[in-house]
Amino acid sequence: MLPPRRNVWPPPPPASESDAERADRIEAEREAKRVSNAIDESLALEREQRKRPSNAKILLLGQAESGKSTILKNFQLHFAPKAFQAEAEAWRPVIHLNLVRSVNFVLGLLEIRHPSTYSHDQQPTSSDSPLSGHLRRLSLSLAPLRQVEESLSNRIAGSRPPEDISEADRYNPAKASEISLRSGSGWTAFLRFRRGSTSTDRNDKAEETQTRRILSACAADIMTLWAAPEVQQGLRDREITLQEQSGLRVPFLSPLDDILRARVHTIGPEEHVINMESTTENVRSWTVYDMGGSTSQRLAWAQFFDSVHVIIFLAPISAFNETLAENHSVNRLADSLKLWRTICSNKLLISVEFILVRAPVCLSASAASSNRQFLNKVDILTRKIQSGIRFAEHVTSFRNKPNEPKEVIKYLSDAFATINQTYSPRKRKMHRHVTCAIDTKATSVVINDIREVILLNALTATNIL
Ligand SMILES: Nc1nc2c(ncn2[C@@H]2O[C@H](COP(=O)(O)OP(=O)(O)OP(=O)(O)O)[C@@H](O)[C@H]2O)c(=O)[nH]1
Ligand SMILES: [Mg+2]
Repeated sequence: MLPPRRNVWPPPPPASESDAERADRIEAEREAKRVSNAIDESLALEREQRKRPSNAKILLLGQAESGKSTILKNFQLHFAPKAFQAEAEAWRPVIHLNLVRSVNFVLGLLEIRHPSTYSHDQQPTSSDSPLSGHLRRLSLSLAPLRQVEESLSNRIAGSRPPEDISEADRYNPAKASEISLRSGSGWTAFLRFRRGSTSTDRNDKAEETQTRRILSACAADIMTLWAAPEVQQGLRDREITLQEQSGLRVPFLSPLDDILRARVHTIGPEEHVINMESTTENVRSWTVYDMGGSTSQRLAWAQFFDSVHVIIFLAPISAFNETLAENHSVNRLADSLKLWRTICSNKLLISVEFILVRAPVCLSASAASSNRQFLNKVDILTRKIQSGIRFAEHVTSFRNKPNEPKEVIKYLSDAFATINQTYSPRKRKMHRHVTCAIDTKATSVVINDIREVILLNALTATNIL
């Protein structure tokens, strides 16, 4: 009887193997081993990746103009720079629109301050001196920009007007903070889609060339208008800091700066998936929900509360002397504090916390407990205080503390922390960052700091930890 056949790998060499056959066999065995090791490694990697969450969900909250969409741009630039650059071109019409709206706003301001210059029926009064010949000439030469604004608005927003406000209101200095373009969600995709259609593409290109031609012809005049003492004074009188508004600044910055400052008022919740371009990132993608922050938009927030890993709340601390665009009787800082209180005490967030808290980690990494707060627009706050605006005049409880940015930031930081302590249904850690969202370098330090917390929350929520 033959002994049972044993399967041995590699099989023993045949007895009559020549030297050349032996060399071939050893080489084949080496190659087979290399392939087998590669398969093992890739299986191990796959197992490891399966352990990691594929996605982290982040919710951006805060009042309108607090900087939510700007923080989102920072995330995109940081984690998906190639995709961000590919999108850059779609921002151009918005950048142009923000710029011309700002110029038109300044022209409107001059018109209101010097009515007798613009109306023959009006006699100059003691408070209304006629405009200097120099500024009158500038006003005339920049007049075509109103037409440019209209055509850009139509191009981006289609036939519907960008904002449902009257012409008079749009150029009313009281409305300065509303220099923005309202858009539906996914407007950059809409622009790309329009670019895909040949006839629209041709028209858009022709209009864009025309806009660029007009803007470059007006560039010197715009700069002169900006620098004019009457304009600077007019803005100062209304406590409008030039750099505060998306277009109200020395124009023609670098393309990245322009994109970060470009203003599109977010309407409704927008979902943005950021696929990490670096293979070393622990989470493969972030889904960021960028919410509209104006009062009427906030009703839509709650539906996202139970599925997010991290909430980032933005409070524009520079807005202490401003009122809401949608309600001029409400101070923006008071609104931000009230909103923060609502978030801290929200019942839906309690249930989120309850669900996520089951994860067995001592760092209770639930959505609610990982509230991150960005005290944003610190650059504007600093400029305002340094220009002599007294914080205590707007926030009386600040009393006679020194009117210095550092003191104001500390005061506000404490105020937000106290609300968290007082109104959160259970004790929760709050991470605070003082940011300037248009400073990508500084913001990337904050992003590096928060990415680990975001990973931890995503891991915990998926029960991996
Ligand atoms: N100077 C300065 N400007 C900022 C800062 N953060 C945001 N901005 C500008 O403020 C304007 C409003 O910012 P957005 O990010 O559009 O505000 P939002 O919170 O998304 O506003 P809504 O979509 O209306 O809710 C933009 O023009 C930004 O460029 C900041 O820290 N400093
Ligand atoms: Mg927004």
